[in-house]
Amino acid sequence: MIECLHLSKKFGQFTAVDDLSFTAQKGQVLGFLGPNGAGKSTTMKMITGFLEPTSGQIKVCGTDIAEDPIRVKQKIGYLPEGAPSYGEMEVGQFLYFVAAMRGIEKDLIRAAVESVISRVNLEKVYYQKIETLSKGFKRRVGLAQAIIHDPEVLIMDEPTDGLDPNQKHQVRSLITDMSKDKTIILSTHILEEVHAVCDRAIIIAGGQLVADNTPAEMEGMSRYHHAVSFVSDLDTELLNKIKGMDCVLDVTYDSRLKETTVFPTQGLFIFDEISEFLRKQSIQVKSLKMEAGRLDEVFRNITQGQNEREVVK
Ligand SMILES: Nc1ncnc2c1ncn2[C@@H]1O[C@H](COP(=O)(O)OP(=O)(O)OP(=O)(O)O)[C@@H](O)[C@H]1O
Repeated sequence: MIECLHLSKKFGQFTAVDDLSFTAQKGQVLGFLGPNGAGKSTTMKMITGFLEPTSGQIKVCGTDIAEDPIRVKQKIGYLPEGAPSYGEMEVGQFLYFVAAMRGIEKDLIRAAVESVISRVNLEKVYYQKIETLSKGFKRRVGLAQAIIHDPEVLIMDEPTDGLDPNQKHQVRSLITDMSKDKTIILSTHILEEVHAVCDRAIIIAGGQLVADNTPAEMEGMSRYHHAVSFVSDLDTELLNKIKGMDCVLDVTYDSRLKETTVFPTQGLFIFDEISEFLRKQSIQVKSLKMEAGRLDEVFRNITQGQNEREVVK
């Protein structure tokens, strides 16, 4: 478990993190969302002991980092932004080195390295110098060093940044597998990632906490929550007929995608009415679906109103 209480970080006069309080539970993946410069990396650096907070308290698995930083660091695996490492070392060599530094017993080191190499798919580059690797492979080496000692707590700054879609999928599955017995915090700009791996997400803007919800709750705040969309050639007359239905608040039509979105009057489920209407009018449609909500729209709404910094709960 990670507890952050009234955490602040100033760089000179500039406040990068401003009175941030939140808890991450064991067995949970907590996502950090926020615009560039919001304070996500700075918060992660404070939790992992790389930066000292200006004020506030951080407890990791019950230990206050200010009182026993070494004990806290032993419990944490950290994938920093950009995954820095020793470029002149070969991948295998580097992981043996990290395993030793992490205090893994000598006769268990080989098994630990082999296991992490296979989990993160690094077999092909085992003898390659890290500085010669592609961005995606460098990121995977960073992930390998973060999990090699099977830490209780895992902090990852944009873990899938630079990975191709297959690798993204694989790393997300790995994170989900590991989450059962760990506390995991990750930052991401990819909103589909929040849906795919996070149990909860906090949005940080201007160093402050502006939302703390499950992905489903966040989707529930979207204008698209329970909207019905479909692809079809609709003329204006039909669009106006749909707009005129009592259960309908608004209708939009994307002429490029030929996609109509029908927004319900507050709180209503309109899927059955809309599909019945389309059937009666003999309108051929593709991809008829009820939307869960769009996280990108919620994210924009919450982070654009920088002056309104109330926590949405
Ligand atoms: N060592 C430092 N000295 C001065 N300012 C800093 C320092 N580190 C970070 N900052 C500033 O603090 C703010 C928060 O930075 P941080 O890297 O935490 O943001 P972020 O949310 O991780 O952004 P991104 O999504 O772009 O990675 C930024 O304005 C950044 O320029």
